[in-house]
Amino acid sequence: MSNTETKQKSIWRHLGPIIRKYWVRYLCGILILAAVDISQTIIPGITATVIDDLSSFTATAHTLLVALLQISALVAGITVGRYFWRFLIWGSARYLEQEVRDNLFAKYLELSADFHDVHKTGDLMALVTNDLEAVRQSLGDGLLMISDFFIMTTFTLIAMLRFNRALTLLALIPLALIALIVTRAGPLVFKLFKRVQDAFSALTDYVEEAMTGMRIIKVFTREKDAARGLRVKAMDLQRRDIHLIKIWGLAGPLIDFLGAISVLVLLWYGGILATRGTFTIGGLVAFNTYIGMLAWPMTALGQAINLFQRGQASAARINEILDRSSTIQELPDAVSIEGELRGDVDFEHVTFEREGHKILDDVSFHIASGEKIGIIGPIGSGKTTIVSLLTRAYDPSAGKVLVDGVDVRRYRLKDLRRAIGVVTQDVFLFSDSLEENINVTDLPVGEKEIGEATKQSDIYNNISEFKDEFGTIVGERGVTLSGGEKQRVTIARAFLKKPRILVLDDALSAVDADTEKHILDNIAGFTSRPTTIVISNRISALRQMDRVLVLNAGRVAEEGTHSALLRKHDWYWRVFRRQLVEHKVEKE
Ligand SMILES: Nc1ncnc2c1ncn2[C@@H]1O[C@H](COP(=O)(O)OP(=O)(O)OP(=O)(O)O)[C@@H](O)[C@H]1O
Repeated sequence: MSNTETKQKSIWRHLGPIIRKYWVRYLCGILILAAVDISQTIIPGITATVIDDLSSFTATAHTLLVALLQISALVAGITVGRYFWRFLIWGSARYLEQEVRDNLFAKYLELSADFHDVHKTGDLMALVTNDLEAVRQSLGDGLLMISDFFIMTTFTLIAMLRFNRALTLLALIPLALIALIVTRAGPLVFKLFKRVQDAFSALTDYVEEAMTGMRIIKVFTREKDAARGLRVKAMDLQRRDIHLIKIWGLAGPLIDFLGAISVLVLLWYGGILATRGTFTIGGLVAFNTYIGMLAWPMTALGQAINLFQRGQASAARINEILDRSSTIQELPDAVSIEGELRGDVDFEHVTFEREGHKILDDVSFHIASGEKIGIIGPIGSGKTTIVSLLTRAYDPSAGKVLVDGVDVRRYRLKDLRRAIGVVTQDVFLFSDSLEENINVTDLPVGEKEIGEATKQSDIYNNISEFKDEFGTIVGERGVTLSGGEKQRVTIARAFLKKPRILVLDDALSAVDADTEKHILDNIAGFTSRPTTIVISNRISALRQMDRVLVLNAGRVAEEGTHSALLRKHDWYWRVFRRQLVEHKVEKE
């Protein structure tokens, strides 16, 4: 979707339906807010009458008691009302925030690999945190302030006009100037505030990266550089913060000054009127209170405009993501995989292009059900891309990928991915127990199956040695596993799925040759005999396969059994010879 198209669409397209769900709560909140504001404007009127009655000696115990009861009832009503409008307006904004967050996260889960390839994690995190907070504030505090501005200003002005028109207009001039300053300074403050936030994000990104790479920093003795880098970011943040404080620091006292001018105008002109007997002392006191009450809506207007601008910018960013749809789509008449697949895999003239570069170029091969295939090739030759196309992380630019003779695009995505077990190159464990890390399937599996899968992946004994066994927490909050242990945990995760097609993508690189052999023997012994694809650059693993494909620059360069490939005296043979020499040197 083009940017212009996105801009033309309403900013409310995703928020609108959610806001509509809470409109009754919002409306009740605003009505209560109006009642509170009106009650507040009544109190100075009552106080004025009491003061005037007292100064003219017409007050009685009865009139004082009535005034006291009236004020008490209003104050009690205001207190209860304030609780409810806060609950209703802020509460609705929280519900709304939660729903948008759920939708955004669901979108992240739905969008395909090409989306995640180009979007930085930090940016996606900012959307569900900072941007969402800005939207919530605009629909909570922003809405509240704008309602308060209109309601409070209208009713306070009505009350003031009832006392004295000329004095109201005079006192309003400085207050109108406050509104002008705040609305003018608002966008500047917003811009400066955003600059501060950007610098803050850069600083936190820096700290996060330094913490993640702490071992590298220490090993390469880069501590001084790391500290200097932090100082640069921190100084930038400080400079921007000071700039903001200078502007905001000027606006605050200026607003107070103009508020004070209003009071001076009141004392001067109100005083003249009072000496002439056309204005009462009570009126002067009430007016003073009204001026104080008006200062807040004037500043609230500026803040509300700020919040709405921020909210709008953030909503636009959120909408841009919510508008997207995954490039990997399931066909409306997608085929369910009933029962088990056989596990035949075919690549028919598959080409995969990215930015004009052919990552796979007219690749064709067949893997029979239950066959064990090895894939080897230089770095970047397209090995992992084969797995990505098989699991539909991406679709090919040309050609077909077939499983059991059916184009993978025809299967229901969930069914296809359930049938294929992949152990990826990048080992990833959640900060959770070992059991939760292994059992990530939605299938009903019990202790017995988990035990079996961990034995087959040669990690069972290690886990048994931990105090909490399968309940041991891994990651930041728990034990640190070695590279080989982590790999075997992820292998157990794939075994537990009992997949018909099993892919180990460089998944044995951190285990020793004996363990590697043991795991591969275990797979060969599976009663279900899955079709197995082992991507590795270690000949020791590949020689146990039925056949090996050699990829080079996105093409199948060689294909055959281990011994047939050695006889060809080509690239595979050279790698074999080199690894043999390395092995001998290691032994010596
Ligand atoms: N989605 C993508 N967008 C752009 N380039 C990509 C994408 N996927 C892979 N590539 C590029 O295609 C090439 C092949 O990548 P692939 O991961 O398949 O190689 P590989 O043979 O598995 O490499 P390695 O041995 O390092 O794991 C690389 O140069 C990679 O940068």
